[in-house]
Amino acid sequence: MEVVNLTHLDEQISKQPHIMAIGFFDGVHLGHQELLNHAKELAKKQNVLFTVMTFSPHPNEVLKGDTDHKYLMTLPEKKKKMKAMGVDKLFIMEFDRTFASLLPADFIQKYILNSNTRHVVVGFDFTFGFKAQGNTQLLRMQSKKSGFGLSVIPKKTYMEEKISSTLIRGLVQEGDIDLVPYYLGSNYEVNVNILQYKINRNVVVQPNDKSIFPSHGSYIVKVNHGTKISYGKFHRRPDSNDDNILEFMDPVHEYGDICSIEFISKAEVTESLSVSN
Ligand SMILES: Cc1cc2nc3c(=O)[nH]c(=O)nc-3n(C[C@H](O)[C@H](O)[C@H](O)COP(=O)(O)O)c2cc1C
Ligand SMILES: Nc1ncnc2c1ncn2[C@@H]1O[C@H](COP(=O)(O)OP(=O)(O)OP(=O)(O)O)[C@@H](O)[C@H]1O
Repeated sequence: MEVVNLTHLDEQISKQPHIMAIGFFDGVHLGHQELLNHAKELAKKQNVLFTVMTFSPHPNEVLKGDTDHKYLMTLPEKKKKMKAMGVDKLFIMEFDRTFASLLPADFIQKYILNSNTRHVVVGFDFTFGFKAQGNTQLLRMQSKKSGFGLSVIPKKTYMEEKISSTLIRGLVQEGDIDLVPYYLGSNYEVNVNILQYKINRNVVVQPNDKSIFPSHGSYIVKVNHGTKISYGKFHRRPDSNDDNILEFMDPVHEYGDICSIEFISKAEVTESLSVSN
């Protein structure tokens, strides 16, 4: 997969014909996966590239000053997932105020018509352009007028609720991680830094400050550490300043290491933890 970092100054983003899915896609949940698979199938049938346009940072960080915006995945994790979804080219548009002020018609002209975009794939609630004025109706009108293809993916739901990144972020934050796979399609996974050793099998871990940790409690986790997979327990203390303790079954690790934790289910706390060095 080729990754292309863009700014609003870039003109034509592709010379080659391509089918482009557009959206932020935090977490690449089951709704996103349906959309991406649709785009992939179309691209295969038409023998053109399957591309995705995403944005960085999240529009809310730039437009609403939400500098503490939390993500289900970091940009490197999103790249990895997009590659696994079969994306040929990932466009990462720097989302800044200049780009945000682009009118919907100008977005269509520049990134669809002038960029050899044969077909666009978005979800039912996709918005774009200045003050989010562009929507699927406008895209539909323009696609008929200008001759590019358009697929609008209907709302994918679970238990009558729209599967959304916001909903999944809420589930993780509330510690309802058993429900997460029904929306995300997999367990919630987060990369952590191993900060220091504690006695026994315990280490202190810290996520990237943009990532989410579940609310306080104990969880059964799968730890992916290099090529090693082990199981353990993760304990989040009530106070956010307290250490987050991870107990590995097989604690072969070094200070400064990064490992990923997959949250499987809530655990009963059966013993008090050793937290002193
Ligand atoms: C060219 C462009 C300009 C945008 N300008 C705004 C804006 O002024 N205000 C806003 O709230 N969102 C704006 N957005 C963000 C979109 O409303 C939307 O969040 C983004 O396209 C990602 O789509 P998704 O949230 O469906 O994934 C803009 C998006 C694009 C592509
Ligand atoms: N449940 C869903 N069913 C169909 N399409 C979806 C669904 N969720 C998102 N999409 C589409 O996927 C693309 C990316 O959407 P976006 O990143 O805004 O996801 P989201 O889950 O709605 O995020 P958030 O909750 O942060 O608004 C958009 O084109 C959007 O319309």
